[in-house]
Parts: sequence; C-alpha cells; structure tokens
Amino acid sequence: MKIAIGCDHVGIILKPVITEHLVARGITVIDKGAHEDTRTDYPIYGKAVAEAVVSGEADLGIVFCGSGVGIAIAANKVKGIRAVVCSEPYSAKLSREHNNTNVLSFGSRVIGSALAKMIVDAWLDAKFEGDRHQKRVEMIAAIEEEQP
Ligand SMILES: O=C(CO)[C@H](O)[C@H](O)COP(=O)(O)O
Repeated sequence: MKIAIGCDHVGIILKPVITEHLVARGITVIDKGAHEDTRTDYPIYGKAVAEAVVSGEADLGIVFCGSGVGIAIAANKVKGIRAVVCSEPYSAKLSREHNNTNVLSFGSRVIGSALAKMIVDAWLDAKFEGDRHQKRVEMIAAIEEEQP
C-alpha cells in the first residue's frame, strides 16, 4: 500500500506523526510537501496528492492544513477524488464504507496527534461496501462528467 501525503505550513505539525504511524503499519509514504513551516498555499499540496492518487502513483492520499477544509476542497477539484475532512473516527470509517473516499484530510488546528492516528486507523481499516453505495458513487462521478 502506498499513501501520498501533503500539507501546508500548519498541516506540517501533524504530518510527521502520521508519517511515522503509516510506516509502522507497513505503508510506503510518498511525501508531496510542504517540507518546512514557511507560510505557503494549501491548494498546491492538495492538488499534488490528488494527482498522485488518480494517476495510480499512490493508492490513497492524506492531507493536512489548519482546518483540513481548504486542502480537502483543493483535492476534491481533481476528477476522481473523493476527499473527506474528519475530526473523529466514525465519519472516517463511514466515508470509506459508504462513499469510498480516497483522500483523508485533517486540521492541525483542530485535532491532536493521538486522535489523528485513531482517525487514520478507522479510515484504513474500513472497506467500501459497494452494493447500494456503488450506484451513488457512480452518480457523483457522473456529476463530474457533466461539468464543462
Ligand atoms: O486551514 C487552512 C485552509 O483551510 C490553512 O491552513 C489556513 O487558512 C492557513 O492560514 P494562515 O495563512 O493564516 O496560517
């Protein structure tokens, strides 16, 4: 399993903790930056991680900014991405089971490292259930196709 990760200057607080946690789970981490806490712009890294996922370079993506919101919005602009912002494990689990999310987003100004690790585990351990949810995910993809 390969996971692409990316963050801005605030998200970088959580990125090393989660990187270590992923490596401990036997996951290969592909770091798309940022690599320092100098103020930068989260769309750069949301896009980079999203493109790594849709190209197949990575199986999944995890992104971090201050709230988790901006970098998730940026990732969601890439066709084929279903990014979710999570601050608790239940939504993370359901987002995979029902929505087949392929990018997980956190806010370093919202949650701490212990909760972030719990959310990552809930997300990674859950599986897409398909069945009735498959049609709905396909409907989301159809919305993308309708856009000019
Ligand atoms: O959370 C974020 C986007 O959703 C950013 O991390 C946040 O907007 C950065 O703010 P600042 O430049 O004031 O540190």
